[in-house]
Amino acid sequence: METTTQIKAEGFANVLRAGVWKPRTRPGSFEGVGEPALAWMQEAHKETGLPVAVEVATPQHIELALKYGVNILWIGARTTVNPFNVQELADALKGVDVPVLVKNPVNPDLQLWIGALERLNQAGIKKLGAIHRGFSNAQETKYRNSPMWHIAVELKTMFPQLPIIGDPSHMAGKRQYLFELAQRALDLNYDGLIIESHRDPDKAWSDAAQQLTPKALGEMLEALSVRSKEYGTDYQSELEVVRAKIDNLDRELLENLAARMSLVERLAEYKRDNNVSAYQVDRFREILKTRAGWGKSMNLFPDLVDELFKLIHMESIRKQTEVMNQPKVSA
Ligand SMILES: C=C(O[C@@H]1C=C(C(=O)O)C=C[C@H]1O)C(=O)O
Repeated sequence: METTTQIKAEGFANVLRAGVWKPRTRPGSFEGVGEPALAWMQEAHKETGLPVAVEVATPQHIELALKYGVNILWIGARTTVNPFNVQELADALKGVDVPVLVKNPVNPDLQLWIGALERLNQAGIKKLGAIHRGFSNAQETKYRNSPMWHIAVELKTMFPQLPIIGDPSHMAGKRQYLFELAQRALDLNYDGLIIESHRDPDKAWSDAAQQLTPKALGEMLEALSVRSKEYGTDYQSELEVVRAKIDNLDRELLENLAARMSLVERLAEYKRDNNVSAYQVDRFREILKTRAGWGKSMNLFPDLVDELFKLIHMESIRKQTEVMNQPKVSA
């Protein structure tokens, strides 16, 4: 209640969310208070006037949450991965008019995310939204969960009407990264942010390192820039000119790529006739090195150049293998 009243006083929040049942990676850590906490949510709702949201993972969770008047439900990343589980929730939600948000599955699988949204949609849930919380990674990285922004951007491109909420807390895992992730979500036109807060963050029973006090959260939100979705009309003609130039450059980019592929094919014919392998490691290493240098001098982001040439090389090998496996033409 202390946390929620402080959040309310800061004046930025539209919804209060709290985990009542918390799926934890390992047993023995705090797994939520369960049903008694739903009564606290009800009280928080009454006290602040803000709608409240909880995560549900079983039909029983749904029944209880609705019994206590929870306004918004969300399905967690560990549930979204399991179509059986999601279908059970969808069945339990038939005939219920409540907004449901679906977190991305823990693994970077856009189809699985879409599938969960579809199951709910088919069950008649019309107020649907997605929460982007990032994806598990095998190695230690800067962030707790890799954002892989392109996956959420693709979802938005496929379903422009679907609201997407960014969850910087679960991406970051550490409070010092919240700002950059929240700003990126806003720059990508996300429809909202879901950020964890605690009156005494270091004492939080779960995910302490990613919590902010309500005051720090208010200050952070104040510092974020919210951009408008559209260009103003005065910028319209300049926009068209610049976009036309970009169109031309992209076409040239593809023309160059096609020309490169035909040269590669020529080498493939030689390799086929002389029984030389498609992959030439020394040449490829040299390519990566020189292109990295060229890219650097052109101020291009190193990862872009590196990934681009790895991708081109993969296609080059595929193309060469195709050519090399055609029957040899006898002279
Ligand atoms: C084109 C060649 O074959 C492969 C493809 C390369 C490329 O696309 O640049 C480079 C090295 C080889 O692994 C080559 O041998 O030069």
